[in-house]
Amino acid sequence: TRSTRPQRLLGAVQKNATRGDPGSVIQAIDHYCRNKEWAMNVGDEKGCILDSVVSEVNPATVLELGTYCGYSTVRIARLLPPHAKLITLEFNPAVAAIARQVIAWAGLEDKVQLVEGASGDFIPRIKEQFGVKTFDLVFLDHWKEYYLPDTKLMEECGLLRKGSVLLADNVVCPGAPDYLEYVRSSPRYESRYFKSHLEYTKVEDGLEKSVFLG
Ligand SMILES: O=c1[nH]cnc2c(O)cc(-c3ccc(F)cc3)cc12
Ligand SMILES: [Mg+2]
Repeated sequence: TRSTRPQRLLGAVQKNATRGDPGSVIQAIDHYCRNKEWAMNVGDEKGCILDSVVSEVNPATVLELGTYCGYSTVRIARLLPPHAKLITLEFNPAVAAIARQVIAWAGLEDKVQLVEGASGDFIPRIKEQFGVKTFDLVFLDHWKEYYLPDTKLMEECGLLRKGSVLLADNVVCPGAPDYLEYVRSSPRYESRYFKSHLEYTKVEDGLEKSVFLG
């Protein structure tokens, strides 16, 4: 039976990237998706914005909603300080299995905890199951319909503290209008739009960075 897109993306990593070298894993995925087959990684252009936000926040605890093949997981984890922890959540088990191998190829498995499940079920359990009090940085990159409900759930579960940073991908394409309206109008957030392009294309997209004010 025909391979899946994530399987082919993993193949490109194993063929073209060096084990233990996160930069080469990122490069291999971007080259494959730009030249062979598009895939919904945050990509190199928005990835540089992600890198700058991660470096600025220098987080000890990171939550990523939506692992996909682990491209942004590797981008984030490669920049984390030694004892920092990244928890990444993926709904699709087959895709999670690919992401585990991509993260391992980059040599970053010690910094990353990949959890399979639905965000609505998982978020209320994080404190007790993962011993995390609050997140310094949350990267929302799962499904646009869940950005807003999951943000409200994180607030309710006390997972955000004064200064926690939410960074949301795809706020223009595919778009998360209700989420944008919320973080831009709420007095509890200081929000800013980083204009960019949909990964590997000329279509507009961008990242919304929102600081929780407590
Ligand atoms: O569903 C998505 N989750 C996370 N990130 C995405 C992402 O970066 C891009 C897209 C996407 C954008 C345009 C299109 F024509 C088809 C899919 C979807 C997701
Ligand atoms: Mg995305």
